[in-house]
Amino acid sequence: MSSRLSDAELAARIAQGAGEILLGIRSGDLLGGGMLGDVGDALAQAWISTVLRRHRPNDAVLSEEAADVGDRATAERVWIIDPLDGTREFANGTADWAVHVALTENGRVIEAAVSLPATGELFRADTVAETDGPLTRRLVTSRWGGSYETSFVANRLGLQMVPVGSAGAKAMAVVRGDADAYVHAGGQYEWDNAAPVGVALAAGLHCSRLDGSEIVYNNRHPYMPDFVICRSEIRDDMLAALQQIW
Ligand SMILES: Nc1ncnc2c1ncn2[C@@H]1O[C@H](COP(=O)(O)O)[C@@H](OP(=O)(O)O)[C@H]1O
Ligand SMILES: [Mg+2]
Repeated sequence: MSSRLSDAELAARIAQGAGEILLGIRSGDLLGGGMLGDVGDALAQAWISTVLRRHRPNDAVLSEEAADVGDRATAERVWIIDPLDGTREFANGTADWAVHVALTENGRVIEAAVSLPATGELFRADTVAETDGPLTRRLVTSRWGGSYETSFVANRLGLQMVPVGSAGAKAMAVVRGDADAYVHAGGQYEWDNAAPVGVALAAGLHCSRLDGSEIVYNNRHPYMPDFVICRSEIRDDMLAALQQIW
């Protein structure tokens, strides 16, 4: 039963299905605010963990909303999940929130799916188109205050800062071609960026830590505080700017 679905198909169906659950939770204006965020996190997590237990009982799982499944230190295959990224935006009623599903092997993302349920979009690493088209001169940042590093590179490269909620929604804005870069410093966890980075890499974008090194996942402590996702056309200028301050 479990072997019939490929990893890529399973990741995509989980991102899609959890998104539908989250849309249901938001429908009808029956809940609001923090209550909406809390129930969204909990119900999406419950469904995803049950699906993974049924379809991939031997894999380890790292999720924002639950204790680890399996022993991540020895597991080769580890799913890294954020059942609801952009919880505050979800609760506030905007469209910039996402479901992140990544499968990692030896620290590298090998399959990934990011759904943006409120816009009906599903991005899959196995099918995503290469990002091309004209540069936009835009850089996406948090709605809740960017970092010094973000402002510095925006200024240095002449990019307009555009606030967007959720790491997944920001990364998919670059994948879609609506922005040229997403630069983050100052804290995040692996579940916030593993699936977005997996999709962005598959779309041919540059993804690295701010020092230019490769992003490696499934660390003992799942803190992944800094990274850049950008168009390859501005990669060299971006890394040169970051080198001045990082
Ligand atoms: N300094 C920080 N430390 C820890 N997590 C952070 C962070 N800045 C952003 N994040 C997390 O990254 C995601 C995107 O944030 P933002 O939209 O502000 O860029 C959010 O995930 P969650 O919504 O899953 O909690 C947020 O909690
Ligand atoms: Mg998150």
